[in-house]
Amino acid sequence: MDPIDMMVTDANCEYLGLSRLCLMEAAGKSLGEEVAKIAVFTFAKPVKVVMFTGSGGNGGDAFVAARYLLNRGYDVDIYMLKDNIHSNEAKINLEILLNMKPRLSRLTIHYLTDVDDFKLDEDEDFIVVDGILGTGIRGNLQENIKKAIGVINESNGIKISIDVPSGMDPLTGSVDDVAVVPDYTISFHKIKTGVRDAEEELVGGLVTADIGIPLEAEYFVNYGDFLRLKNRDASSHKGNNGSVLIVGGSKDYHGAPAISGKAAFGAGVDLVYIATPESAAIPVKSASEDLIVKSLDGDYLSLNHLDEILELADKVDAVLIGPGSGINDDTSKLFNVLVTKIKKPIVLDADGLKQVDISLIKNKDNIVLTPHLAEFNQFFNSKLKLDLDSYDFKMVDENITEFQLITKNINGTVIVKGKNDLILSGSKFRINRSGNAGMTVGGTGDALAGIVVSLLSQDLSSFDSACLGVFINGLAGDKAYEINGNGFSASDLVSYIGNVIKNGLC
Ligand SMILES: NC(=O)C1=CN([C@@H]2O[C@H](COP(=O)(O)OP(=O)(O)OC[C@H]3O[C@@H](n4cnc5c(N)ncnc54)[C@H](O)[C@@H]3O)[C@@H](O)[C@H]2O)[C@@H](O)CC1
Ligand SMILES: [K+]
Repeated sequence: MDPIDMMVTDANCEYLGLSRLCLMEAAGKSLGEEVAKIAVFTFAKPVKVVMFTGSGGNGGDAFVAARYLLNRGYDVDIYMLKDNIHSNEAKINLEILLNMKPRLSRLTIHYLTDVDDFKLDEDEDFIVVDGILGTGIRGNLQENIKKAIGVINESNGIKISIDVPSGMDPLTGSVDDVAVVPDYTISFHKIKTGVRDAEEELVGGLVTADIGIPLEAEYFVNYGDFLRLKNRDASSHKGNNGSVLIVGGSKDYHGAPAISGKAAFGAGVDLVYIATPESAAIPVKSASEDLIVKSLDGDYLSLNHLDEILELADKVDAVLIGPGSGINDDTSKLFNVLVTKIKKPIVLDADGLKQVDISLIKNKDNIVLTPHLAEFNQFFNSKLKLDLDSYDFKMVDENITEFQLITKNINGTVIVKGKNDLILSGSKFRINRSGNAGMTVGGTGDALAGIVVSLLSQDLSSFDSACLGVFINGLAGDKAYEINGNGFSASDLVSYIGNVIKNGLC
């Protein structure tokens, strides 16, 4: 599992009511059990356990495991490399150990903020637990931590790394400087990709410990998914945070591309270009002075506009095709060429979807389709029903499998919009539960397409953009409902997008 997916899942547990503190308790308990198993297997008796801890959750797991090991009759010596603990749950678990005074358990706690001249007492059999750094490692290792890693590696004890060997990149398995070389690595919930991909001698024997994270925490999109948004570089300039092109609008519809454009701004993009026929251009311009509108000859989009559109597509990071274009042969010809010529990430929405031949996008993996159920069935020539509102796991499972069987025929991502939205890509799927019945109002689909293309332009993958996009759209709809009841419009929803993202990031 990618470290970012793990962090998102951990955070999403909280929104099911499963706190980080509970997760750390489960992780520490499993760790204690695994350490005890290894001790019995290796030494046939309890031995001293020496723990090195850092300032994050990785150290917190060690603090919890200490309690379980003490209860099993082990001596535990903890060496804290940092006295300023950043993880709240680790702080709580350290406090528990510090509150054990007068101490009846065979526990010692040392602050080791200077590792120079430090030597482990190696007179007896012992186990060293590495709880210095896990999935939260960032940047270069601090000197003290490097030295501690050296002490661990030189020791004669059996070495056990918690979650990830400290110093190793949890995503790639690469080691830039130094890392603990353990005899065992004990990962929680799922093995991290870096640990999985690293050479065996760098990670030792692998154990995956279950910590009670339910499937739903992994598969429901929730506030933890905001962790996928990149921190904006304070010195970035115009265009660094994404630019998009929206190809849509017609004599009959000018609101749709404008709503998509404004939604894209709400979701953080820097620049929005709209390529639209001249009969829609003036109303689109007057909908917002922030949109850069390219007026194209005529009342409808057609192949005559191909070169101008491709030139614009070259300038941007992602392209949305479809909103408000209407359906006619000329527009259809244009769209079928655009989806093959444009190599940037694409969102294909509404009228776009209705006019593009599935065979042309089959092998494209950086495309997001945003159909509601009727559009889905038309596009894929199927007759499915989306039925995810049930406690009957068999029904839900069968329903998802039916959709997967069909969407696996293409490489892109598909959002099936419904009461609970289903997002599918290859064998992956997620479910979004935000949103409300007020969102049946016209234009909320255009808002969704605008949010998704905005996220694509900010370097999120197609699948992540689709999942987070549909969640944000639902949250903005929920905010609009909170203020206006069912009397909100898509423009009202769009006006709350920035706000729900800001609050979601807190
Ligand atoms: N709900 C959760 O988040 C859970 C987390 N768990 C554990 O928590 C770990 C992740 O916790 P955190 O996100 O707190 O991260 P870590 O415990 O990996 O460490 C991050 C801490 O180390 C510091 N740090 C980062 N890079 C450093 C460097 N190069 N040199 C020196 N110090 C550095 C940071 O300031 C931060 O305080 C997992 O690997 C796992 O062991 C488990 O308790 C299971 C549940
Ligand atoms: K570790």
